[in-house]
Amino acid sequence: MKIGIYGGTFNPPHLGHLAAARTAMDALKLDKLLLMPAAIPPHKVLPADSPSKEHRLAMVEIMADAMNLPGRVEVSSLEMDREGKSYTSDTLEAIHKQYPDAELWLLMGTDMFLTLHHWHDPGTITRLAGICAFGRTEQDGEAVFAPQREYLAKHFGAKVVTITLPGLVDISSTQLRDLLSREKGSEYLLPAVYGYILMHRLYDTSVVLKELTLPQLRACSYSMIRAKRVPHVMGVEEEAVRLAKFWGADPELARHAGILHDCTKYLELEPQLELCRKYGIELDSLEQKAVKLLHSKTGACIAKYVFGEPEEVYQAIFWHTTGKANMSLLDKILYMADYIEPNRDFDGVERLRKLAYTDLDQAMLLGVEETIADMKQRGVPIHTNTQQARDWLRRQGVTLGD
Ligand SMILES: Nc1ncnc2c1ncn2[C@@H]1O[C@H](COP(=O)(O)OP(=O)(O)OP(=O)(O)O)[C@@H](O)[C@H]1O
Ligand SMILES: O=C(O)c1ccc[n+]([C@@H]2O[C@H](COP(=O)([O-])O)[C@@H](O)[C@H]2O)c1
Repeated sequence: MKIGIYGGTFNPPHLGHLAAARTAMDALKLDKLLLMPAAIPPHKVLPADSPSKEHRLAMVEIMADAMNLPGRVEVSSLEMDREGKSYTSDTLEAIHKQYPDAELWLLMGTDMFLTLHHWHDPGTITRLAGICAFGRTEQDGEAVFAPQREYLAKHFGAKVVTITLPGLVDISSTQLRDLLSREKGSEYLLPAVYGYILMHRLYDTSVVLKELTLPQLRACSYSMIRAKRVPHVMGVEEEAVRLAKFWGADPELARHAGILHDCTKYLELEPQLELCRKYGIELDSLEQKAVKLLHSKTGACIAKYVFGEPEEVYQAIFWHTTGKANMSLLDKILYMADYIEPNRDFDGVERLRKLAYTDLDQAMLLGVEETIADMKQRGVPIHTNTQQARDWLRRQGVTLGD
């Protein structure tokens, strides 16, 4: 098994780190990549107001999630959990102990590669791992790498490969911290990492969460969910805006509801219940145990109380999972957008899509009926609000005509 170890301070992790991780994964044909945030980097002092190591770890976790290779890309807290300076030789010894038969590769950019012989115990490092070096700028060519490769081979018998990053990202975390403190730099970050930074006010960012631009609002929303859900959220935003324009609702309210509708989707039951207590949401007995029913309520609260969204957006998000009687136009639009957004693919989706743009109430009734039928078939209890949504639509004279 081939394991890559990519250590860094990751303060914060940026697109340069991501490009390096992705390229090394392919170039070395790694079975596993361990992203290793350093607790105390041995060779530099962290700026005094640096985020906690927990924040750095959380941001690296967002980066790992974005690589979308579950089981192959992992974040290791080995150095975070160890006391004292985060010497790479100690880390490699621990990994070698855990995987005695694995071939280890240590990944590093030019700056680190050129100083490797000054690190603590370079003999152990080069004995336990091959070195995979990559350039950080256009200037980092063979002329820079070759003398160091020869030096390390001669003095330590080091095995070195150099790889070229196809899309160089000429940025450092130091430059980025400076940009962020001046409300710039988001283009060098994964949106979800940028959102995390804004939400936790890291690096002297001080945006008011109730006055975010759309890219900032999206970034915050994406920072709270898994990367694999982002295309769905983008699809709901797009579909909600289209439906709103078509049916004469406010497209910007629909957009905001779409962006935020699933923002608490990945919270476990207990934090969901805690948010409900915090915002005074009363739950019936089914909701108290059905985590799937809670994210719409807690998501609505986050939209309203954290991001300052108006009541209409709160209501639309609140009811987007179960529906209810007396739904507003915006409530219906979010419910349907969630059902038919372009990434959805299930039997009957085309019929629903067509209906959503010919008769919104019929589309609602069909959606609700199908949800009820599906839940019955799977033996899942149906929430009374969903039954009430169906009964209310029928009372309005809505029929499916077959
Ligand atoms: N833009 C980049 N492209 C490729 N590799 C990078 C880039 N930035 C950093 N690296 C490499 O990633 C590893 C971790 O770097 P680190 O987390 O210290 O980032 P940094 O941007 O160099 O941070 P700082 O500016 O705080 O020193 C190092 O091996 C470094 O050489
Ligand atoms: O072990 C050492 O002496 C040593 C010296 C310099 C750097 N490192 C490691 O190299 C990695 C990259 O460092 P940095 O500063 O670019 O984040 C990080 O994992 C550091 O712990 C390790």
